[in-house]
Amino acid sequence: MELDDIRQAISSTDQQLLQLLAKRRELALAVADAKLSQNKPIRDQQREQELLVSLITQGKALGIDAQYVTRIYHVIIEDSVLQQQAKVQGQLNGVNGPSVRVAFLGGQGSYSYWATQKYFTRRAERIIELGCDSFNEIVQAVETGHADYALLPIENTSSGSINEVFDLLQHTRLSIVGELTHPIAHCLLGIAGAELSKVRQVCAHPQVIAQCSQYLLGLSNVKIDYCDSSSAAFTKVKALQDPTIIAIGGEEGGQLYGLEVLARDLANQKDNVSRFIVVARKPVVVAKAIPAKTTFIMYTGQQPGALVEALLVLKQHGISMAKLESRPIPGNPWEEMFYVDVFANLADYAMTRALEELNNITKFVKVLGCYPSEDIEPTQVIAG
Ligand SMILES: C=C(O[C@@H]1C=C(C(=O)O)C=C[C@H]1O)C(=O)O
Repeated sequence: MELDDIRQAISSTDQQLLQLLAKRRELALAVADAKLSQNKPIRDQQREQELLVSLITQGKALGIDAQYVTRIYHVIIEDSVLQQQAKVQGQLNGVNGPSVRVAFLGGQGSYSYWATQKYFTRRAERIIELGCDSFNEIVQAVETGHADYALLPIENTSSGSINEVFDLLQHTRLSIVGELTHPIAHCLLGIAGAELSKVRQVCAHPQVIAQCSQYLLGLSNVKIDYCDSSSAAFTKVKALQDPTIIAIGGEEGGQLYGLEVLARDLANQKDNVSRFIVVARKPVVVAKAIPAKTTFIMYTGQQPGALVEALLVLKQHGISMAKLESRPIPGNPWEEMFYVDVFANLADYAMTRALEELNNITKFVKVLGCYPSEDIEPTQVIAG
C-alpha cells in the first residue's frame, strides 16, 4: 500500500474511534438516568474494575499492552463520570442552558480560558467569554449580573494557595457551585527566531512567575515583566516582535498568538496542577448520587484550643477535611479567618449538625458553597 493510502485508512479508523467514543458518551448519559431512578451513585468503581480487567484481557489478545489500555480507559472513564455528574447537576438545579456567560482571567489562550472551556463545554452549547484583567473584576462581573459564572484559580501544586482569591471570597455574596483541576504546563514562548541565550525580558502573570521561580533563577540578566494574565503576556510579546522578549504560558495558548516554544516543563513541581472554583450568584444543591465538597469560613477567636475544638466537631461527625487555610482578617491585625473544605454534602445530616455546633462554639461561620467534587481518582486494577 502507498503512504497516502495507509494514511487515509488511519484517518478513517480515527474517525470511527471518535464516533465510537461519542456513542459511548451517549450510553453513559443514559446510564446516569437509570442510576438516578434506582437511587444509585454515579460512580461505580467495582464496575470500572471489572471493565478494566476484561479490557486488559481483550487487549492482550490483540497485542495491546495492559498499561496502554489502562491509561486510555482512565481518561475515558473520567470523562464519562464527569459528563454524568454535569448532566445530573444540571437537571437538579435547572441550570444547563443553551448559553452561559463566564468571566475569567485573561483572554483566549490563558490557562483560565482553557479551564473555562473544559468545565463549561459539558454544561452549555455556547460559552460567552468575558475575559477580565483581575480577579476582582471577575467577581464583580458576576455580582453585577454581567456574567452568570466566574472561574477563579484557588490553588496550585507549585505555588500553593492564591491569597487574593481567598480574600475576595471572604467578602463576596457569591457561592461556590463547582470546582475543577487543570494541568498547567509552563513553556517559554517567543516569536520566530527567538533564542534562549539572548532573552532579556520575561513577560508572565505573577502566579506563573511564582510557579517557575526555580527555573527563572537560572536565567541571568533577565527582567521580569508582570502581566495581568498569560494571554496579556502573549499579546505583548507578539506586538513587540522582539526576539529577546518572551512570555511564559501554555504551548496551545502561545500557538494562538503565533509564538514558538523555547523551553518546556518550567514549573517547580513536576505535577503542576491548578484547582479552579466556579462561583455564581445562587448556590446549588448537589445530588446525593455525586460526591460533594462543602467550603465554609469560620472565625474561632484566639482563646487556647479554639481551632482544635472546631476541628473536633468535624471529627465527631465523621467528616473528612480536604483543605484548611488561614487568612488575615482586614482591620483585625493577627486575627485569622479559617477556610475549610470538607468532603460532605451540605444536605447531609452530619454536616447540618456539625455546622450548628460550629455556630455555637465559634464567633462566625459562613458557608461559601456546596458543589460536586471533580476529583475522579482513577480506579486501579487488582491483578487477578
Ligand atoms: C457508565 C457508568 O458510570 C461510571 C462510568 C463507567 C464507564 O464509563 O464505564 C463505569 C462505571 C461508573 O463509574 C456505569 O456505571 O456503567
